[in-house]
Amino acid sequence: MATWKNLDTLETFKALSEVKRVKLAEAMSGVEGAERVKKYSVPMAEGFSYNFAAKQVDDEVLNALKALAEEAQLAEKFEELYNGAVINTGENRLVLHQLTRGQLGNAVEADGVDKREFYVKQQARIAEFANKVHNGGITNAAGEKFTTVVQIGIGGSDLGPRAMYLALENWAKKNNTLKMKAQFISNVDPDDAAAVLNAVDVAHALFVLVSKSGTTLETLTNESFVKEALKKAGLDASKHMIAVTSETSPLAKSDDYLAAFFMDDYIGGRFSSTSAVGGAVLSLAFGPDVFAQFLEGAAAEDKLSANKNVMENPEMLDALIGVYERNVLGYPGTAVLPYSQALSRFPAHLQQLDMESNGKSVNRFGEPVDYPTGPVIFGEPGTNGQHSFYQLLHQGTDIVPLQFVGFRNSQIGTDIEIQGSTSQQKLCANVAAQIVAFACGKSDDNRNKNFEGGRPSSIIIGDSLTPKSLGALLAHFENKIMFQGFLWNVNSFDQEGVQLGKVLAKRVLAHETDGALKVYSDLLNI
Ligand SMILES: O=P(O)(O)OC[C@H]1O[C@H](O)[C@H](O)[C@@H](O)[C@@H]1O
Repeated sequence: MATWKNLDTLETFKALSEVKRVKLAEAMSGVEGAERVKKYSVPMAEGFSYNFAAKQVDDEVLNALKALAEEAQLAEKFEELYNGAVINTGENRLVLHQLTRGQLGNAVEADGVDKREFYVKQQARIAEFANKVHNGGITNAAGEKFTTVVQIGIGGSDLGPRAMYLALENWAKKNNTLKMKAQFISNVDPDDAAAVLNAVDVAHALFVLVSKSGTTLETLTNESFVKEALKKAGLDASKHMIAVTSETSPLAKSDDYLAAFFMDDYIGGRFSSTSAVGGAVLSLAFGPDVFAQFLEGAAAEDKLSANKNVMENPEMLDALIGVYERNVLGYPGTAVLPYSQALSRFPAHLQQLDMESNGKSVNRFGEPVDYPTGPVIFGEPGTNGQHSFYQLLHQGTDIVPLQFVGFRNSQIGTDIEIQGSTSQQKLCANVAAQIVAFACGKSDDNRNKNFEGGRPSSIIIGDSLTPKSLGALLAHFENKIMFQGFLWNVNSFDQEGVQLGKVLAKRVLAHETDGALKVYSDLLNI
């Protein structure tokens, strides 16, 4: 059994802190820089590579990181996780999202069933249902086919599936596999539901109610909102709605749905894109085969994450470099910058995935930790971000490490050559330029035009964004975040920090307030 220790008690962490710092601007210049870009690259699944040449590391730092990985027993901890240990100590749960896409270790039995079999069975049930919807075996009351799928959910029951849908929508159109257009309702702001309902033809819409707990206020409110709209349109809501939830939730027992598909307590909401939570909407939108390819890509990346050799494990390496940046170099945030329009909501998903997982101040045993944990994560697709917040990234007083993602080829394939280059080449030229500009800077006698450089970044480079490569990309970040949680000795799989606000909001709605909360309630006319 692995032992769980705080980062600052590890000898190798102390040793890492003492390793000479890399001067990035120098290291990335001239011949040395060119060599680094060739050398500091690790293959990932589905044609990706993780290039960390522009990170503040050299062989010495990497050796210290390898030693840290060993002392922190990262590989052993992952092995325990996928073999069914209770890694989510806060909630006393197993952590099994990898099982939704493959079998990395031993069979895991919980609640009296083989859990891999359970997830596969849910996928098979979803596939069968989706096929029936597509071929007209399941229709609306008038016997007409459903044309749109609308997911109702929030947090993990929205962000991942939405980001994945948007990532593949154009790919699916191009490959003639967009079976149904998907829309999403998440916010309790009535304008969200109303706008989506106004935009869809409700008579031909199938709603997917997604809530792991079955108790989330926003989602249940939006369910009622939608049911009301269906009723008003003279439709039977129960013939237009399916549910994705855990078998123990109140929704599981309801007859209000055409069908119900299940995940369970061992799949964290933010890690649920590869479970029924993503499976229902993505299989309905693109067909079950496309969803299966997405799972295949994720499983291939998971396999790499199980590698004990850090230099052959891109997720572990990315995690270690991130911890070095956070805990030794003292950088407070990380920007995720995909140079791909299809990944427009990917940063939003990573905000939850990373910050809800590792935004913790106590360790797995509930004791306060004395070092920084999860960084602030934000991002936008390039090149849009360049014309927005890159000023601060280049010349601001904080150094923010960057995670670029780029593809050699566009997804749709429609492009135009203007002044000697295609738009795809312009996009890629920008990401290459940014990496070097951030790392090397440029001196200028005019201080206002001076770039210090020394601003670290990595890039994940792929051929193109497909269901498989998207799965690999998602698993990369999920597993990176998991390894960072191991290093910080926090439980990455609970989220107690979201509770207090919910409790207070309920009190406001019940008019049980005093003090500041009462005044705010009055100001907001509640
Ligand atoms: O899927 P649900 O149970 O409705 O939960 C939806 C979301 O709300 C919670 O407040 C958590 O912060 C999220 O981790 C979760 O994904």
